[in-house]
Amino acid sequence: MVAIAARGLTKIFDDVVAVDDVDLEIKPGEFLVVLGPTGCGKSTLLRLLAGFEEPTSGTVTFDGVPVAEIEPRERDIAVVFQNYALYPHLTVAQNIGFPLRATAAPAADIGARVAAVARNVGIADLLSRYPEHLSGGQRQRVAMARALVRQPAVFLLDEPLSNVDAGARAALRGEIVALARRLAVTTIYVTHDQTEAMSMADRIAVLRLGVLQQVGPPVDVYADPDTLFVAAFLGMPRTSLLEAAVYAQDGGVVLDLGSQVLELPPGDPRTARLAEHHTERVTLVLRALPLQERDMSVRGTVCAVENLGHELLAHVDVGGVPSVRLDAPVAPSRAVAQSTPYGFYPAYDLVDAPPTGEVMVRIPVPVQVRIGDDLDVGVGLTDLLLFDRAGRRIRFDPV
Ligand SMILES: Nc1ncnc2c1ncn2[C@@H]1O[C@H](COP(=O)(O)OP(=O)(O)OP(=O)(O)O)[C@@H](O)[C@H]1O
Repeated sequence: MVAIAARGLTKIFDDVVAVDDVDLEIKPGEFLVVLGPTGCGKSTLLRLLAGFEEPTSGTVTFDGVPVAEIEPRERDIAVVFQNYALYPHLTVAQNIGFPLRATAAPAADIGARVAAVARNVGIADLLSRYPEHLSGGQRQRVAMARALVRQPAVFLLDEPLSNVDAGARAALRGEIVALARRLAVTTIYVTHDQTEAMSMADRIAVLRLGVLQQVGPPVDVYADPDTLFVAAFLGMPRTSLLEAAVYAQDGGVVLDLGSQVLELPPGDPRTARLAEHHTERVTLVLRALPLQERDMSVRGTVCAVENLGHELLAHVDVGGVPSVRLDAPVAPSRAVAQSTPYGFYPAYDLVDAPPTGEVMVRIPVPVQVRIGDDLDVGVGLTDLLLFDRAGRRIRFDPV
């Protein structure tokens, strides 16, 4: 087990800053998932952490020793990429044993180690097959077995399940985690898939445009996002992002959504803290809400219903202004009903299609809702995640 640490890690390719001043510590035996959209620098970060790529600036250490000072073969790293390449003319057993051929290990030892690792990844009965007779999931297991047969101290996986079908992917997720634990290997797993990240990681590191946004246990990062990007990216069921303006008056605060307002309870210390943001434009993020009674509520009309089996997810159009998508050009052109007494001032022109600011509501079965139903959805103060114009969290919880 190895502790890996990055300090000020930066990689610039020509004019692209692929990794931007990343500080990150991975504990011995930890399962860390690097999560982010395509092109955000995940693979580059992984290659830098492994010492495969030289940083433009910054350092990487393994147990305190700069990785550049460790001979590549002594780094004890196993890697599995998305495009695993098995040797087509070798059997599964020969593919797995391949990395041991270069060592002086006796044939019997190699056979025993191949059999043991094949059992570990669930392919003991496939050892005499050739790769062309394997499914995508089975091939990926062989690639993992081949990587792990040397009993590495560090295990790096770059989108290993992208080419595997959905059913096998779910099974392999759990098995990879179990395997990494059993082998007590420090593991860094790169993906753009939030379900993989949430279900596999001890900690998630969210990356955007090469900049590390937040690092923490999946539950914490989901529930307590530091940036609008993290809140929006970890959105399952879909996260609602709505434009709002803060108005303080008479000891209370209203959050003006344009078509309606949320009146925050006066006297609550959180309301008082939010009053400091009087007149600011903010983004209100709401995770899918249960149908609940609360001090505040948003009204809207059900415009779509997704049946998830164990519950329904109702899309409720609250007439709000959807916030600009983070990956879209910053030129929103949505209209909004200016019907509140607080003078919501959208910075948008009124030419384009009407707004469809939606809130997601979780409806337990067998309660039924239909498109066109009007709903009053309770919102608690703790449901409100607010972000400033730069996408930074506005924290107003009591300290
Ligand atoms: N060798 C290179 N030369 C020039 N630019 C590069 C090189 N490698 C990566 N980049 C650029 O650096 C940025 C980050 O790339 P990287 O492959 O690390 O992202 P990623 O998050 O792994 O993407 P994906 O999920 O699509 O694999 C991209 O803009 C990419 O075009």
